[in-house]
Amino acid sequence: METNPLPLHLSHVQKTSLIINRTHSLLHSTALATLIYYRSSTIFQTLKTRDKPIFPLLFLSISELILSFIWVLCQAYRWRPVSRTAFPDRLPEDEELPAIDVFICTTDPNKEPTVDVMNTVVSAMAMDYPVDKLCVYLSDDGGSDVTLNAMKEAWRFAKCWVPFCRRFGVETRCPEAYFLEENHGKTDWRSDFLAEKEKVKEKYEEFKKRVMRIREKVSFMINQDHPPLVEVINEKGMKEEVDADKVEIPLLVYVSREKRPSLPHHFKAGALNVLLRVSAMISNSPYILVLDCDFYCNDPSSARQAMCFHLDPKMSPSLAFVQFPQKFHNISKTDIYDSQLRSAFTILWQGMDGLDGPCLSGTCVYIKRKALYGSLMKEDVDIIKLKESFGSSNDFIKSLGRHYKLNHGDIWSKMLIKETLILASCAYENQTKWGKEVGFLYFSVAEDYFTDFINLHGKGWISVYCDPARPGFLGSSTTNLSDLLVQGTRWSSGLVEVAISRFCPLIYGPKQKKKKISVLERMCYAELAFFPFYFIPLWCFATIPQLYLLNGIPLYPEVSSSYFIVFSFIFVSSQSKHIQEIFSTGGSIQTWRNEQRMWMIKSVTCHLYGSLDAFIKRMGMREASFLPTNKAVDDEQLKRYQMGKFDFQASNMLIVPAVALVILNLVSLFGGVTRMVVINGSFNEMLVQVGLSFFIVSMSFPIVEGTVVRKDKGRVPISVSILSAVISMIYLLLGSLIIMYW
Ligand SMILES: O=c1ccn([C@@H]2O[C@H](COP(=O)(O)OP(=O)(O)O[C@H]3O[C@H](CO)[C@@H](O)[C@H](O)[C@H]3O)[C@@H](O)[C@H]2O)c(=O)[nH]1
Ligand SMILES: [Mn+2]
Repeated sequence: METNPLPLHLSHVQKTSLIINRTHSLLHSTALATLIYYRSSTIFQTLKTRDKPIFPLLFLSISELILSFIWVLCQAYRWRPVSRTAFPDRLPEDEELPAIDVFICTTDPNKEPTVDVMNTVVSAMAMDYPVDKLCVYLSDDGGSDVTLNAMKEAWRFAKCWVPFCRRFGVETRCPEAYFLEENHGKTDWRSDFLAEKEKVKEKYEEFKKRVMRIREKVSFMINQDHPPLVEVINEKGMKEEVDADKVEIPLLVYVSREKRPSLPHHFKAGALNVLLRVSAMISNSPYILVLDCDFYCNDPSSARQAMCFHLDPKMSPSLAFVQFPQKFHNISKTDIYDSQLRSAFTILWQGMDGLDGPCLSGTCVYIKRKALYGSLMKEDVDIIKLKESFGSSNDFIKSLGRHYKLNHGDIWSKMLIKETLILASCAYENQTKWGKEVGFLYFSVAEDYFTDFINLHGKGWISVYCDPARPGFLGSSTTNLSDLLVQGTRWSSGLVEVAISRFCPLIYGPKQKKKKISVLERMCYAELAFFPFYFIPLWCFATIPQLYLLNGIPLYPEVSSSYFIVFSFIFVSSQSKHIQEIFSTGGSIQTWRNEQRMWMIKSVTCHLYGSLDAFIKRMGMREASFLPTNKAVDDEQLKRYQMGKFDFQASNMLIVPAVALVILNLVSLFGGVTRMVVINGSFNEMLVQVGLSFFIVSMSFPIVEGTVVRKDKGRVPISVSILSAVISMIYLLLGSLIIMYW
């Protein structure tokens, strides 16, 4: 037989970026080395002569070292950025495509609106893939009747939605998004299409109404104390007969694992592991698409695109997953909070793709089932060993076999459902390796990152980043400061947990030499784990130079010194690199300002709290928690976000540090400048400190405006302003006293 000469996919190294990046690395690292030399020599000199305050110098030097350290790690992303193209047209016939299980996780109907979750479910069922090779599972960690009942409605609606999409080649297969679109990109306005569309639209409205009614009638309390429930959704038990009986749609399964308040349930990772086991009994597909409940399928061909990589005979044996970027449908033009996570999903993931592949991002990813099962899968292992790893279910162990064939008649059998209930129970994982070596790992709340680093890349698997022009999936991002900072705190906590453990990417290594991760790839994981530590330099830079500015004491070289040039160069060079990256990925100066600002705000709040949380957990003083991100929109807050106005309605803990630092910088800027003008005119020595405060204040304009000018509900509350002012005044007063009398 002749083999297909055309490749399923192509990759190319981004040459221009590569040259710019490496040149910049060289120049910038030389400047950093000079800076470190300058700092260490001044410190030694100061220790001898004692003519300058030593403590602030030490703090600043440590901060500069931390920034330089993270910068060095970042260079790994810049080493060899790659872009890829897939050619789904070249895939084999449908009969030869492998099956895919879609795992969707939801947990709280209050924070995750049911209609949206069902839209995700329906969009996955409507993907452009053979119907009998798709199976959609929804894990409901809320154990709520609302979700189960709404799923039955979704299934019924899918019976008309899926055939409609397939017949007319609809591109947007998330119904809510489709009916919101003005023009459906179709030139074909045949009357049968229009008539059908009207009909489907009516059904969709009816479906939404029913779901809303369910939400009103059925209690949507989250139930954290209940037995497991697995239900294959079908006609049986439905009140009305579905007219289109014979329409084939993908299988839809509801899974609510057992929950007991006294037992740990390991959040999303726990839910995914249950899905892995339950699905093994029902469809056991070799590939799995993992989706958060708010990420709908935007391009129905994403599965075929992913298969271009998974079915490439050269790549396939070592390929664990194909990651799509997280993109969002609710980003406003101004995107004041950098909700689109631009740098991660353009620069970082493409950079890793040129090494051993991008980091698992929790959602929008096609994973090979076998890769998640761990290393035992490769050899012929005896049954006792298998049971030690995977638990006692004989049926599950059978499903691991290479030649295992599911009997589709089984799907409805009582025996099988009984087995899935055992697999979804709390006790099943006791004394097994689930969560430790098998499946998604429980050690960190950043389960995606950790599972990937330890179990996938850590075991020699590679991954691929697929970022086509039409986004494969669209999610809803946080659009208010409070949600954003709460989410950021969880991420930081999960990542720092890894950084300070024995799994720290800089030291952790699997025993087998062959499977070592490359140094550059390891640096990328380390950068992710360590970046919350930005909180240390940012806190220092926002407090120490200011205190000394107010007291007229210089901490940086004077303008006439050649080291002044080094400091200025480092600042200008890092900012221009950032701007260059933003421009090359389609951003504007506004994007730069937003990202800088959010980096500063996040570093002094959620990165600090996340890191503290990780340390406290490490000392065993707190248990892990996972506060799901709110996806329900508050209309007023949304309006402010769309207008580009900051919303400061958040807990004091999250807002006060940022406001206090801005006040502190304002005061020392005015105080310092006045002092320079009136008293000693030491402009030459103080320029860096003045510049730093000025930069912070001007970047924080929305905070100043929110404190002083604004009157609307989203302003900084008066109590927060007063509290922040008091805190910053106490700091400046006490600090100045110590400087004067020590
Ligand atoms: O106990 C839980 C908690 C969460 N979830 C689900 O997990 C998903 C992600 O949770 P979300 O609240 O949306 O967190 P985010 O911070 O927005 O999620 C990002 O960060 C997580 C790691 O912290 C990753 O797992 C996600 O894929 C990634 O999108 C959602 O579908 C939840 O329903 C559960 O199933 N059970
Ligand atoms: Mn989310």
